[in-house]
Amino acid sequence: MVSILTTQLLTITLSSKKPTNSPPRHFNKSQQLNIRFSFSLNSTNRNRTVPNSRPLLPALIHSSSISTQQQQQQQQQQTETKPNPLSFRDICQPHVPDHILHRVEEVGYVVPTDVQREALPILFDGHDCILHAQTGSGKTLTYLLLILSLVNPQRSTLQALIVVPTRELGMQVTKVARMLAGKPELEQKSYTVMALLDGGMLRRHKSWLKAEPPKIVVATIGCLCQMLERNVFKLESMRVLVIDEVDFMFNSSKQVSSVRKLLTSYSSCNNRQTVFASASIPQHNRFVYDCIQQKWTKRDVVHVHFNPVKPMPSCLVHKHVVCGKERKHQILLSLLQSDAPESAIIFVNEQSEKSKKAGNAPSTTLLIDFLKTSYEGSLEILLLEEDMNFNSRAASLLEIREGGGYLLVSTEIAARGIDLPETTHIYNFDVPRTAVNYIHRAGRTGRKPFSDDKCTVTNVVISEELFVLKRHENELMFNCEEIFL
Ligand SMILES: Nc1ncnc2c1ncn2[C@@H]1O[C@H](COP(=O)(O)OP(=O)(O)OP(=O)(O)O)[C@@H](O)[C@H]1O
Repeated sequence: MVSILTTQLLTITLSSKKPTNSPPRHFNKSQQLNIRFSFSLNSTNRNRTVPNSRPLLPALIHSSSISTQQQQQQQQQQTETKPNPLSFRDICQPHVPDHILHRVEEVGYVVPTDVQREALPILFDGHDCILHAQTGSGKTLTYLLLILSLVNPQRSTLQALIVVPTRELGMQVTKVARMLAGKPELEQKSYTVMALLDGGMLRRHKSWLKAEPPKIVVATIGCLCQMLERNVFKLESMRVLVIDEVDFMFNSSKQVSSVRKLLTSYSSCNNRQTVFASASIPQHNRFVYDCIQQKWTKRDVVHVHFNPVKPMPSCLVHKHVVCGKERKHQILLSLLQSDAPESAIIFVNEQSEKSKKAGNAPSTTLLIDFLKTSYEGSLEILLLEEDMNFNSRAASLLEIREGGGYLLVSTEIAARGIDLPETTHIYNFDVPRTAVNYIHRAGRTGRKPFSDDKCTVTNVVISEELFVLKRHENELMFNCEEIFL
């Protein structure tokens, strides 16, 4: 019963920006919700907004009792006496083995991002965590370092599982995990990482799993459930479960019931740690509450929430062009000519069922055909969409990653988690249907954490849909400048 729970709910709301004079409405609202949750969930600690087992980053916890002026003064003092930034080594020792830290540095990760700096100590402390931070803020490395701190390569059992929504994201996470794990020294056992993804060869994976279980598995939920149903591996020995792009998984009618089932099974494991990650968690207070109620996380789960007021990176510049439907292709072409992107992703909305039934060609096909005949620049034109077979999807991504500039035409499939840091421009050929989609599409650019470069998101809008863009602007609190061609 809710009234007898002594749950400790900790929400850390962090902003990398100095607070403004009048805190935005959204932020206050989120604070109020946190207070209400503490009241209803914590009968013994009624007056504590941020009940916690030990004081975590006290200056950064936004408490309702600190005035904005005080916050500004505190922040100014911190800036004035700011020591050298902490390195990964400072934060990760002694949790992460030395050879992994060496690898992290070799790959080029020296200074942690904000989310890494704040979340890693919490994770190393054994807390379950909801990593809720902007796109490109380094959530992947955060949870991978936790995993590499906990997995014991000497034990021949599955110890960590990362669940992702798409094959493409799974391949990317697997690559980073393998890169960090490195090759084992002679005589040493390795941190084997298996990708168990849609479109893979399940039979081969099954034999591998039986012969020598990998320590870390990156999986899409469909494949994972098949393996669990066939008892090919068990969850008992697991130390960490990560659900990446968690809001997407919970919002997907195809995936949600399997994810819930997995979380429920995992909740009975001893010695477990759970991490949820995403740049967007709508109704996050409700989500945290559900996690605790359903026992998907422990009671002292920490919601690390970065930049709640500014859900998109500040290096993004947003623009829009209003035009008639029949001029959209031509407008896009003019934009490509004037912007001369190094590489770009052009997002197109998925074809509606009605349009499919009417036998219309998908917008992606029409756009690709148009670009192939009209675009005279040097960028390679590529397509990535759900309806393609897995081999063609892999081929597109491979071509992108092999270097050279690209113009990738894609539906929502490329919007989640895909990390292509060389993308300088995003074009929304169709306005995203939801604000959440806007966040993730826009977040495919501006993915170099310590770079000052500005990246552009341009929306091609027909006048009837301008209100949708305005709605996203209000909800996400950004300014989208109108340009005229
Ligand atoms: N500490 C760091 N120093 C330099 N680069 C980093 C660091 N951490 C992450 N990166 C790089 O930043 C980029 C974005 O990281 P990552 O993919 O983890 O972001 P994310 O928060 O998971 O984004 P999304 O929400 O879009 O999935 C990657 O190219 C990654 O290699």
